[in-house]
Amino acid sequence: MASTDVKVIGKAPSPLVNRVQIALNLKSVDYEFLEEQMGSKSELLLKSNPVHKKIPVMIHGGKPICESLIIVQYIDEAWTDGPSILPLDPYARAMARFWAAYVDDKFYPTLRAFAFGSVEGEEAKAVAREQLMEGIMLLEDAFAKCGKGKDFFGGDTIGYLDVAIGCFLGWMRAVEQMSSIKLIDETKTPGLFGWAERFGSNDAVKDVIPKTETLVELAKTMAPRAKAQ
Ligand SMILES: N[C@@H](CCC(=O)N[C@@H](CS)C(=O)NCC(=O)O)C(=O)O
Repeated sequence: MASTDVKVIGKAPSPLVNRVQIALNLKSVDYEFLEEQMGSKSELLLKSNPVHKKIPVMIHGGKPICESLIIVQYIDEAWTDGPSILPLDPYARAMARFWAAYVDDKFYPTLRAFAFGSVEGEEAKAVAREQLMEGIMLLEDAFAKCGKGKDFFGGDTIGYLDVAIGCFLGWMRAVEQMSSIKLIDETKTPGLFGWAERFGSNDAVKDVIPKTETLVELAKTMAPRAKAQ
């Protein structure tokens, strides 16, 4: 049963909303999902996130928390009885935060632009494709360094960086399907390839990440709007 104490304002196809849902699932915290409508913002969203007016917002005990990575850190600190999401070692924590910031600042904007067709012209597309591949190769390297040969970036279990990067898996697959790019590949990125399989099939994740076909359809409807912005 959904807890009335925890609410998540979001939209099911949003990877940043999925990030929060995965973190709550990892901690086995029930929540109520308050679905925002396409093309409009609810009063509750505007009141809860007056600065950015963006999803996700998590409301815990009536208090709103904004920004997906901050919400994940809050979840880790508020429910200490579940498995730890952030690494305990300070250096590993710093590295996990560094890569999560990289993904949000650099990787996601390019992936998003690609998915919504706002990269126009062959030259711009080639540059964006190169940026995406560079990002993926950096993440392959980060997986080797952070995961140290284990199953996840977080080691034996899913951690902060797994959640931060893994929430984009559905959109990465959608971009692969819509273009000629192969982002995660058994030969070029063997670490990420195995990781993606393990992460995507985890109980905390598998029902959260939207189906690739759903995202491809959504991308087609969003593309004209993205171009108009
Ligand atoms: N840095 C924010 C970004 C949130 C964000 O960009 N949310 C998107 C959905 S994925 C949104 O609300 N877009 C609607 C808008 O920009 O008005 C986070 O990590 O939570």
